[in-house]
Amino acid sequence: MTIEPRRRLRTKMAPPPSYVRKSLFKIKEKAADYIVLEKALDSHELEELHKLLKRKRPQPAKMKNEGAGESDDERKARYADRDSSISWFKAEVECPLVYQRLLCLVREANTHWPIIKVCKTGELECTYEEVQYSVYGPGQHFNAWHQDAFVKGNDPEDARQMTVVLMLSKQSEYTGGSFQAKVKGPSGKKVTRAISFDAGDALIFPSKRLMHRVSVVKTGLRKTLVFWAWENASCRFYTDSKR
Ligand SMILES: O=C(O)CCC(=O)C(=O)O
Ligand SMILES: [Fe+2]
Repeated sequence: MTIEPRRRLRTKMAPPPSYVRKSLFKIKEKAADYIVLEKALDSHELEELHKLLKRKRPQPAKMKNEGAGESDDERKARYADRDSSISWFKAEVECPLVYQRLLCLVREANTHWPIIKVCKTGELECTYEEVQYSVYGPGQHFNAWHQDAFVKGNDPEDARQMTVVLMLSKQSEYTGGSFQAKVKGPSGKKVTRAISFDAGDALIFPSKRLMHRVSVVKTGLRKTLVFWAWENASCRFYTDSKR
């Protein structure tokens, strides 16, 4: 009689990918003040998102805090140099998968720039703005050089700490519409750099650091989701005791 050799039992489960891989996303480009993560959404997830966004009716973007008495006038003036259509939506409710992905992206970015406080559970101590869906058609732009938040700003959105721009359009779907940022050049002086990112890629940066703009779209449609993590403690609007 032959005795069957005992099958070796696998005693250890393979750890889930998040523990194996140092980063959940592949870094496409990294600079001092921004990072591009490749394929934050895959093509199937993008398709699902496009289906949802088709039902949105983006409206002309308004200046920040239009009409609010104490907001930064200088910045309001600069923001006027913007011509795009936007709509805001609650991704948490309408598209939970994308929402979770956005939170992961913020967490990942916070390992590169530890700006937002991390609590004992590993969660970030921040809140999140609704997601801005932006559409730029031919002739449209966000030409104003701007920062999304200011360290000494007076407006509620100066609580923004991390910006995630998720590209929804393929590079072949539009011309122009280049995302440009001011970065330190070899001589130490600031120079303009065009950052290219394709559909599904995410460009992330500390909101109070990176000066950026979007040049005029020449042909086609350029669509993005923009998402901000807020930390009220980082903003005078919330911390100023006189309010
Ligand atoms: O659409 C983009 O690529 C960026 C838009 C932007 O800078 C903003 O909404 O603050
Ligand atoms: Fe911006």
